[in-house]
Amino acid sequence: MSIQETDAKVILTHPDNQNTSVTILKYGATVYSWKMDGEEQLWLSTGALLDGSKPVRGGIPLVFPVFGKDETDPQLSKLPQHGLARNSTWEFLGQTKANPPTIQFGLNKSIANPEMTKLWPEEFNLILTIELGAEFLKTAIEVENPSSFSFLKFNWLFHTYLKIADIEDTMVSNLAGMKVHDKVLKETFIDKHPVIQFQGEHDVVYEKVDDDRVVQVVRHGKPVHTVKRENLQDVVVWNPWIEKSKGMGDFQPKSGYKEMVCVEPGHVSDFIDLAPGKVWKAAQILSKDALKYQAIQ
Ligand SMILES: O=P(O)(O)OC[C@H]1O[C@H](O)[C@H](O)[C@@H](O)[C@@H]1O
Repeated sequence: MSIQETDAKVILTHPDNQNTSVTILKYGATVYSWKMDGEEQLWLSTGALLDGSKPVRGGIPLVFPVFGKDETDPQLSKLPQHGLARNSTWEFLGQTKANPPTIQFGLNKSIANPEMTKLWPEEFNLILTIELGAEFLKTAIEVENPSSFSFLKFNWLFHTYLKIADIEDTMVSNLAGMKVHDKVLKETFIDKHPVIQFQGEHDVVYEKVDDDRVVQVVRHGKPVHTVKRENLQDVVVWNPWIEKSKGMGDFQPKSGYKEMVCVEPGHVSDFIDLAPGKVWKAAQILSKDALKYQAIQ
């Protein structure tokens, strides 16, 4: 059987390689482990709670309908940081394809966390599709606006925690020349650094990055992770470093910041305004595809 389902989670195993698998917690439809030929690709805090009492610290939490803490929209600003998708238990919809094995999860207002739908009363239908390739993991989202009269205003983001060996000799490439919003400096500017290196807390939104710019996490000249995007215009790169990690109770061990970097494809620098009856689609594809040199502006 390539699918194992329990009350809390679903494990999908690749039919051609028992050591390639993905594990998804129904709470948040959070991918919290992805092993490629036995090697874990995602970072998960050893203090992460997997009992549905809080969002998972690690893996791929889903951010919807708002990224961060909104302070402008009268409805969205009532929601907690990063919205309600990561704090709601999704429905497992089953398998849609045998090879590469593909499964789906769904969330809508009637089953989402009631504490949150009280705060943000919009109707929505989400379908998350997870496709486990022999050498990639694709997570795709469809957001449907079921209303016949009102627009649905939202952000989407895959908050992907990538596992790395050592942040100090890891670089993130192909984001040079982008307009950025630096959440630590609270400034917006053009980032001219040819690559991103880490010497402290890094919390930057790279805005309106063409989908054909493939973001890569590189160590010693080799691609450790390759992140492709479909219809996701922004990329957030985050490492909390020492002080910020100390302030997060579920971030363990405290030295864990050395072994993770978040590369988060999303649509967060402005809101999507989805017309009644319409569907918006986007995806991220994680792999270790060969290094691809791209023009630097
Ligand atoms: O602690 P959380 O709510 O999970 O947020 C974790 C992080 O998410 C994103 O990367 C944001 O850019 C950061 O500002 C935030 O600290």
